[in-house]
Amino acid sequence: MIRVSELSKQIPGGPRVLTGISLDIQPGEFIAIKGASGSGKSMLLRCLALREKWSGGQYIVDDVDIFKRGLAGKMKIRREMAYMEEKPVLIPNRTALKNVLIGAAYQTPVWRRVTGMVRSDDYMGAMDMVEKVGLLDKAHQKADKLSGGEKQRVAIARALVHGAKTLLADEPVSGLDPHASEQVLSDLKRLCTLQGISVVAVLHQGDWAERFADRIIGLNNGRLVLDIKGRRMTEREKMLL
Ligand SMILES: Nc1ncnc2c1ncn2[C@@H]1O[C@H](COP(=O)(O)OP(=O)(O)OP(=O)(O)O)[C@@H](O)[C@H]1O
Repeated sequence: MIRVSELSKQIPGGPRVLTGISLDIQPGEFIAIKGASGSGKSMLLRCLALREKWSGGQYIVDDVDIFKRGLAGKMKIRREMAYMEEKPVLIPNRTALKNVLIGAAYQTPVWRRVTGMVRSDDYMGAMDMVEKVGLLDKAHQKADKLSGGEKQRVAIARALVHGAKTLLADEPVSGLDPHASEQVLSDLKRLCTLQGISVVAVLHQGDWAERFADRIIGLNNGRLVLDIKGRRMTEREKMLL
């Protein structure tokens, strides 16, 4: 389980963009983050991924106090939390499978990367992830020939291939049509249900959060103002954001 207590983020010489965020994330939970533009959604994900330095707060992952463990704490987050930026970039002239294998590359010795030789375990792991996002039939298709939704699903597989337990996804369906959005979110939901992966995703547009998330949290001006079960939001709740 992940426990965040009183997370705050102050931009050096600038504004305070997150204030007193406390949040638990359970295994297999799909949490959607909603909030107006500039409310701190991306910053929250980046702080959870330790891509931004925290100004204050406590971060406990599986009973490990991350900031008390120094480098070992950071390595744990790197291993266990996959971060997917908005509009992830794939290598266009490489296959879907090769793009997923790149996600495993940091665990691969340099000589293997240089010679292009792939360990069979890495290959099998990447194939497995491609299957989990429903793209087995597209594994050998070049990335530039994939649809927007398929590219996004390759990016999810790439983010998770090294065994992360949590996926932090910044607007994973931005720019996708409704059909592709539905496929991507169904994949994410399946990963939660069947693999026990936790997903924390910014889904601030439309009713995707209400349809797919187990839980919806809302930010307003860097503060957590809403934390409800995934369901249709009331007008009063929407007004809080
Ligand atoms: N490096 C920075 N320097 C100064 N301000 C920053 C920096 N990064 C983020 N901010 C500010 O922090 C606030 C939160 O930004 P963030 O990107 O998290 O918002 P958001 O909710 O994801 O918005 P959007 O929906 O538009 O993507 C914004 O006011 C933004 O201008």
